Amino acid sequence: MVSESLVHVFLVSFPGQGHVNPLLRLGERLASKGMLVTFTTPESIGKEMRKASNITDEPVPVGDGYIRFEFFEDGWDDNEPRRRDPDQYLPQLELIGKEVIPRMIQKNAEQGRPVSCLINNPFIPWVSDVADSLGLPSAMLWVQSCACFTAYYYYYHNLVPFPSEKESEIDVQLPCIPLLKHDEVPSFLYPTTPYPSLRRTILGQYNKLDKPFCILMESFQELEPEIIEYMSKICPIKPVGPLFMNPKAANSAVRGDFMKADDSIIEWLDSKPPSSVVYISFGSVVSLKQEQVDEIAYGLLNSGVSFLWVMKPPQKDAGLELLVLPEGFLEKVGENGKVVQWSPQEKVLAHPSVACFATHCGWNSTMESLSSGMPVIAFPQWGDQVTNAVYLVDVFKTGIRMCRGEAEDRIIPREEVEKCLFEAILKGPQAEERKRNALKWKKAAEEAVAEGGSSDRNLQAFVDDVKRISLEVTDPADLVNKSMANDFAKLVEKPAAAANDVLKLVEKPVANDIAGFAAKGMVKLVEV
Ligand SMILES: O=c1ccn([C@@H]2O[C@H](COP(=O)(O)OP(=O)(O)O[C@H]3O[C@H](CO)[C@@H](O)[C@H](O)[C@H]3O)[C@@H](O)[C@H]2O)c(=O)[nH]1
Repeated sequence: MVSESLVHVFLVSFPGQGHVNPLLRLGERLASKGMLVTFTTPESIGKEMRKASNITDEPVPVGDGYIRFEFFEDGWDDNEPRRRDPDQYLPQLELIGKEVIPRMIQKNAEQGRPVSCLINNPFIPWVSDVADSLGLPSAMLWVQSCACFTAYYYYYHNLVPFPSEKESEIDVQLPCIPLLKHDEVPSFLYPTTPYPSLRRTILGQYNKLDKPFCILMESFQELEPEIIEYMSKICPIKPVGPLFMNPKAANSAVRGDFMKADDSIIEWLDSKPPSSVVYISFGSVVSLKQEQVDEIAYGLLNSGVSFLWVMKPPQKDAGLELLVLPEGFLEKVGENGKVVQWSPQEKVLAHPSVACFATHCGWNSTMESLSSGMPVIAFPQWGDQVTNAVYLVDVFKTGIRMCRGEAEDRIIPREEVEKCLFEAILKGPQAEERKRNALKWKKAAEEAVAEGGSSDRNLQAFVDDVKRISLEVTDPADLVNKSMANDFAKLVEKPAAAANDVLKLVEKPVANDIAGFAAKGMVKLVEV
């Protein structure tokens, strides 16, 4: 039974695995600090999460708090092949979300779970408008690096020159960040990007950056010290990562996978010698070209290196062909390799048989590799991954490069794949140095999230802020100025009036406050 006295935060996630994972992990961390957390995302994903991750309607106890799930219909046909076009899907999600989320919050208040704060991740910045309209505070979880946050910020505000159609190959100098070559800034900012809608979507968040009272970040102070310090003077940033390391709920079963992982993976890894397997995974979105799959397959065969390869089937709505392995590949590989559709990545990265992670450098995978002390082969495809690869190789010094810049439009030949695999797996001074660096980051990450560490302090400060704000608003008169308070007093004398009529009686800011009080269960608007 969830205690009614727990402060309740409401998390709204964009429906992508790379977004759901960090926000859900944040939810777990907040719950473990004694909060009630409701996690929501569209039902299309909810369906998959329920199936793959055993999510039910029951609140899950985590540490001193609870996490629970509510999903909502986004009004989009499940089999609609246009989902991947953000230009069409995102406005639809905003339209529906702006209607549905306030109703969900209202219902929670009516059921004795008034909400104190809304938190969203990128691509759905309108959540802070919803919070505003309900008189609630909001925060945002930035799910990429602080370096990428800065690159987008500087681009959005036009603060330094970026590659343009006129000057497509200029280097970009951002404060506290190594000089980035034209193809090392997040690739959605390239003038030639085939994804201008993703650029618009990401930059859309910057349009509303003044709204959240806090920008939580999936990074940690010791990982990006200078740039975090620099940007903290401009924006209310609080790095709280790595979020998947939760010292207070180490065995928590809350996962948000959209696909069930293959059960036999860990057993297979157990059968391998220590540090002998290369783990290959390109996250949840990237779909390689068939030619690239062939080159990787032959690179693996020719190298004879042991491997675990995640070949995720393309999203059913992406309109992409199913990728296939070369004929006879699995037979030739035998027990030396395993190909799966989805893996329990955190467990794989922590397994002693795994020597190296060939990754597309998505930020979650990057953080997971660093926090697991795992060296990498960087094979970035697009977006922030190209910048993350620079950091993994040149700054964090845990990686070697399969390619630089965006690999999406190139095919890396099998010889190059084979060379990288050897370089990564062979024991030599450079491989040992990468492993040492990776272990150094693991230790730093553990310290950051341990009680009293930098991320733990930031998270605790956030929890305290939310609790303080929620206490402040228990008396409505504290929030409104005198005249608003008078209006408010008049309204509660008319409890039977239709909610809409009541709201029409007052100025908009007051109406917003009233709606906010109602959402928190402090007043009841009655429909007649
Ligand atoms: O077999 C697998 C493969 C992946 N994962 C998990 O899925 C997540 C994947 O996230 P990420 O590594 O960030 O890759 P993407 O799914 O590609 O993430 C998208 O979102 C990220 C956050 O915005 C961006 O950094 C990436 O570039 C973007 O592609 C991670 O938590 C992995 O642990 C598994 O659990 N099992």
